[in-house]
Amino acid sequence: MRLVVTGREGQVAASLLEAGQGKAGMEVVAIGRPELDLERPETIIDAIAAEKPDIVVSAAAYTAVDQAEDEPDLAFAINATGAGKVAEAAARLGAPVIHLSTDYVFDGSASHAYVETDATAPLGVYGASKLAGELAVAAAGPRHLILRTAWVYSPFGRNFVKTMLRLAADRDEISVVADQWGNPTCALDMADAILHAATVLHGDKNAGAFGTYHLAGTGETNWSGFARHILDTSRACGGAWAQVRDIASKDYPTKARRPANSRLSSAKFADVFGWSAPDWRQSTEAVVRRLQGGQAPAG
Ligand SMILES: NC(=O)C1=CN([C@@H]2O[C@H](COP(=O)(O)OP(=O)(O)OC[C@H]3O[C@@H](n4cnc5c(N)ncnc54)[C@H](O)[C@@H]3O)[C@@H](O)[C@H]2O)C=CC1
Repeated sequence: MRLVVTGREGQVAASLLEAGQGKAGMEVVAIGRPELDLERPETIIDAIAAEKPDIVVSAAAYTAVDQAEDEPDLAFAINATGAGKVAEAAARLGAPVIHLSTDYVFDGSASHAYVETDATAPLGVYGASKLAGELAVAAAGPRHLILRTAWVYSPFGRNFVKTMLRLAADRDEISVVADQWGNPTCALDMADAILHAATVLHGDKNAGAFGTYHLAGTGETNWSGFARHILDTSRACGGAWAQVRDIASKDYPTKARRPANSRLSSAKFADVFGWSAPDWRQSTEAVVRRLQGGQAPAG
């Protein structure tokens, strides 16, 4: 099976490239700018068709959550129009599309872990643009999987784990918000889940598995709990450590508001695809160890 993923250096794309290596019967190819530029819809159909995908993974996105508040047109062009065009390209080729979306489609006011049927209500431009992207992907054809994930980290690109390790190298204490809850999700685990789902979809002649799913790490924490686990692991393997001080979101103002509750229930994905992520602590430890061991590419 030939899986074509958008967004060459993105965390999920880089993880898919790695996960696909050496997997029998699986070939993963990544495409990105300039051949495929989601800001330029005219590039999308040809760039995807040229790669002859059996399945398309739509992972490229405008992910600068705060900057999106100042660039709503660009965020919507990439995350809504561009995403819809990627799904249209896949549909024209008869290939299913697996599109990545976000917990930020919710406002975080629920007291439970969000399920797929919960009402969406994005708090900011990024979430609104990703929600519009979901609608555009669904409108492009029925053979889609929309995977909402959250709090993604990996050895690649920019993410919270790398930020904490970098800050701990220079500081004794780091202030981290303790009133936003979620499920840290390792992109390498996401990649494993996506390859698994792709195999099911590729072989599945009935449309039963298509639709919207939540897919995040197992277990929950808040950002300061996540930070502590990263830094304690770092210290245990001889790396930098800093004290984590709990603060409230109101003491760490950001341009875009974040949901207080970002928890996603991944039960539907586990039921339908028979796959669930490892506990977030275990995957975090693996990534921190890998980063400390210097095996990861610079990001
Ligand atoms: N990082 C996170 O915490 C979360 C990410 N997601 C979603 O998961 C998906 C993957 O996220 P990450 O891998 O972390 O993102 P990332 O920010 O690491 O990578 C995004 C990729 O999109 C590419 N890109 C941006 N604009 C483009 C354009 N105009 N044309 C072509 N490519 C373009 C970038 O070059 C980059 O390779 C995205 O759809 C994101 O919205 C959802 C929830 C949380």
